[in-house]
Amino acid sequence: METNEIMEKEVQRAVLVGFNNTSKIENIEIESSMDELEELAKTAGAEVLARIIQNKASIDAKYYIGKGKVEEIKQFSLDNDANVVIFNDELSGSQIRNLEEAIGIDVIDRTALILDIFAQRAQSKEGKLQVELAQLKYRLPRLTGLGNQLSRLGSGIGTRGPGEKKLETDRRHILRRIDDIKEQLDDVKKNRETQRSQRIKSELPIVALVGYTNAGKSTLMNSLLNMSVSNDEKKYVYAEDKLFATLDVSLRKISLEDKFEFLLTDTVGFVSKLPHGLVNAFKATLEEVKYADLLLHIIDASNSDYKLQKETTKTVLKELGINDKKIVDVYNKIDKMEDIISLNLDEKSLCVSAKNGTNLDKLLELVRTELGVETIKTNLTIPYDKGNVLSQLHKDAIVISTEYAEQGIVCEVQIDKDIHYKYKEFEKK
Ligand SMILES: Nc1nc2c(ncn2[C@@H]2O[C@H](COP(=O)(O)OP(=O)(O)OP(=O)(O)O)[C@@H](O)[C@H]2O)c(=O)[nH]1
Ligand SMILES: [Mg+2]
Repeated sequence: METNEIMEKEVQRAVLVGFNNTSKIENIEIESSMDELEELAKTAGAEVLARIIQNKASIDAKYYIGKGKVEEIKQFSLDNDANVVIFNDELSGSQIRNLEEAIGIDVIDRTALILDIFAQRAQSKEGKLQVELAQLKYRLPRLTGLGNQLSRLGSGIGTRGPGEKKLETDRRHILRRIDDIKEQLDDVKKNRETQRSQRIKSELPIVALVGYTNAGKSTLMNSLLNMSVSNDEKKYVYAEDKLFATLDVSLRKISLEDKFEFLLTDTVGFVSKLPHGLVNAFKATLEEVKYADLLLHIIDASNSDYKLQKETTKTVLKELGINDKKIVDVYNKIDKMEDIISLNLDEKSLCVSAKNGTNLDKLLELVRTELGVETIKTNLTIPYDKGNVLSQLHKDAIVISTEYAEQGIVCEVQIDKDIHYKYKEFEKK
């Protein structure tokens, strides 16, 4: 109830503004980019009234867009009772101030919007600290520009810190707070390193789920947890039809019936033009990905912009310095698609439905192969007088089941390809 009331008060009527640089051959289509901005704006709780796009060969230093467009936005805002303008690019402090003065309502850029969503989503102490740090670093050089935003007393997009806290507005306080947060993050990091070294000792391979926001990473994690045979209580992760549903990295052990085990980590989703400060802030969290043995790149194949989203993820991974990892493309949500021919997949890629469980067995097989654990399942019949073979078999392979038959003990085993030859003679002809 209470959160709904807060949300209601904060519904902002937004005009989205995009800049289409006609001098560049853009690889990101402006319409796709605006679609994404609209999703982000809605996620932050705004109502989108219109999109206005400026086609221009160069950026205006004062307003970012041309004066004529500024007038158009002003008129539209007056006629339609808009109260916020959201730009698709990052603006400087003085551009924000000039625009706010000219248009007469709040102006926010894409970075502030994304940071705002992250601030609302952060759950863990570390996540909250990272987001606040990114927000303060964004604010610092813009303090003189954020005229309207500062006077809004912490309501509305761009002014909210993690947990509905109002962001600092005083330069000296901001600087002090930044130092304070960095110190706290250092402590968290030390803690994480201890945990990691314990994990490395456990020698289980690590598989990381990466991909665009809303692709279905967390849903896949939950489905794989469901296939896991561990007796521990299954700790499901939060999955929702929302951008940035996941902000905290979580790690779960997946144990399969044949004793194949690995650690699976779910990560924060990506989006194009992810603010740099934020990427930096999340580097520590995403370090988990750096230690992974295999990345599963989850792609929402049912999304018409899946190609752009796929490229975005690859770009962000590069920015994070992660480009030397084994990576497998996993096309998700195929239950929503009529055919998958249009996807034009290479042989290493796989189509799945995290929701319905389609092809998840194949996915696990692929994980096994990519991790270099090539095993085969076979039936062996060990004569009763070869007790030593049976005890050796228990060391070499995973014995799934045993049955006492006339000719001997029939064992269903999962065995590494490399040592399979040792037991050839016990296989049924
Ligand atoms: N139809 C269908 N929907 C799916 C499938 N997988 C996930 N979804 C839906 O897609 C939405 C997003 O799923 P999440 O698992 O939260 O996505 P995510 O990649 O973890 O997203 P972020 O945490 O925001 O990065 C949810 O509404 C899921 O129910 C699928 O295979 N088929
Ligand atoms: Mg998620």
